[in-house]
Amino acid sequence: MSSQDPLRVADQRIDKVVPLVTPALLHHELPLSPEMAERVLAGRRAVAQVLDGQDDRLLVVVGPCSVHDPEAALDYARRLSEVAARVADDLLVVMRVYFEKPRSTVGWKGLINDPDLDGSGNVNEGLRRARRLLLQVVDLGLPVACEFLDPITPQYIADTVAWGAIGARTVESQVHRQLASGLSMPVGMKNRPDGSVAVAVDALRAAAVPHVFTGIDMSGTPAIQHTRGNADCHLVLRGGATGPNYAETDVRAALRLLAQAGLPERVVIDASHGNSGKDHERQPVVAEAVAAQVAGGRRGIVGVMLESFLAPGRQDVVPCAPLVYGQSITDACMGWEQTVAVLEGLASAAARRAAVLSGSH
Ligand SMILES: O=C[C@H](O)[C@H](O)COP(=O)(O)O
Ligand SMILES: C=C(OP(=O)(O)O)C(=O)O
Repeated sequence: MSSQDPLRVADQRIDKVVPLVTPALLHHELPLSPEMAERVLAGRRAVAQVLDGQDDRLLVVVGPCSVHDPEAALDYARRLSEVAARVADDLLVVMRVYFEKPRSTVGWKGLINDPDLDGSGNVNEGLRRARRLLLQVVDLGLPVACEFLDPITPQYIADTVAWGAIGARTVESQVHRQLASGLSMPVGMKNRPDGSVAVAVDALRAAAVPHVFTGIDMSGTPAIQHTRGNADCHLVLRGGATGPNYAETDVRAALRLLAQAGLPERVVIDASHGNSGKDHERQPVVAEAVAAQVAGGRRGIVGVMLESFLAPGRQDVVPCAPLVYGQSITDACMGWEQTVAVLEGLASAAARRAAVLSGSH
């Protein structure tokens, strides 16, 4: 039946259907070696220990807002792995390797959705490029962070991920809460864009318990997933329409909400997004304010998120015009030199807190 057929009732607004590679095929083409699997598991364990306070380091989720050029992202990962090793006594550094971008209205939706940056939507190639880069980053010894947006994407890449995010725009979605309840890694859940922390706390409660939902299995076959619940979900304060929420009073209020809900009192603070007003020059200011709280002994701050790339700022994609190497095409990021300085500041703050809490200062 053609799309012009007057009796056609289905797919009236679908232009084209393209077969999708199966998760099993992609894993076969780009396998996670046993050594890499060990690293991913060790990364997840390390994150969970920081969240639980068994490890007194500070988790730092740092990297580009989005990956659009895997070569530049790998270049960044090589540099970050050196700094991460240098500050490893005080910081657990996890690299943001984000391939899925939730948009407020419309815009580029990330490398998986549109790897050629031209709206052609070559998802098969996007998944391939994403998985290849993830394996390379894991191979460098860096734990990886991803936001999960599309509910079937995790089957293709989640085996490489040590820290997952549910973003501000999807934190109220049942689909994403169910997904988080079955993900194998700790998952940070952001406050809503309007600033609501209570909705994120609801998300943590929802994701902590078992769910049944529909998805696909590794062969790509529709499957009913029965989850166990994810006890490693935690709150990420990212600010919002009502302003930033990284100040001591905001942190105290968030910890109180968590305690009232019977959840562990721990937060990660995002120095970007609503906390920086998307101004990358503000991120170091936010990070410094958070570092001061950490250095003062605030236990509940378990981590910090930073948006950072090789070149500072952001750029628009202009058809046929070259892109600046290592500069974000989504949110503005701190440049590399600035990032190193911020990481060093956070490392000193974490060391100071460890000394304060052990009574050896
Ligand atoms: O982190 C990236 C962006 O903040 C997020 O994808 C929303 O961007 P937008 O408001 O420009 O669509
Ligand atoms: C989209 C992101 O953040 P938020 O959900 O806080 O806007 C992000 O961290 O890339």
